Amino acid sequence: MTKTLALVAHDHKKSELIRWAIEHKAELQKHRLVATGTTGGLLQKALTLEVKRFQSGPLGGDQQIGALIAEGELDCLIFFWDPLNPAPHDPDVKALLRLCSVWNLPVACNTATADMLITSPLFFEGNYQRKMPEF
Ligand SMILES: O=C(CO)COP(=O)(O)O
Repeated sequence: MTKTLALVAHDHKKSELIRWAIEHKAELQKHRLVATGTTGGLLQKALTLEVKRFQSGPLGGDQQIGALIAEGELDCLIFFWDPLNPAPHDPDVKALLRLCSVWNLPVACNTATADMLITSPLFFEGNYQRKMPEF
């Protein structure tokens, strides 16, 4: 079943995300991919796949991906954020991660979790429907 996946990485984590994405290209190419601006450009080049690019993170890209979550249009977020370097748009980063919890959205912040998510038969092959919160 085709899902919509968002891929995002901070500058010091971009090479890690690109390596991960190349490793999992066979699975990624079955899905719709969206990304923040710079990450999306790098992914397009590395994967030769279509990637819908939003604004760069500091210019509102995290918020655009957050809006997809709130609209129920995103199935999964791979977000390699940088725990060692401060980002000017840290409030946006926190807001995006917060929405993942609000909407019970699968989110991977490192390669180990991303490996498990992308290879999960429950998520990608079964009819798994994540439980939506009741407000
Ligand atoms: O800053 C980001 C996520 O918070 C990522 O933005 P870019 O992909 O444009 O570098």
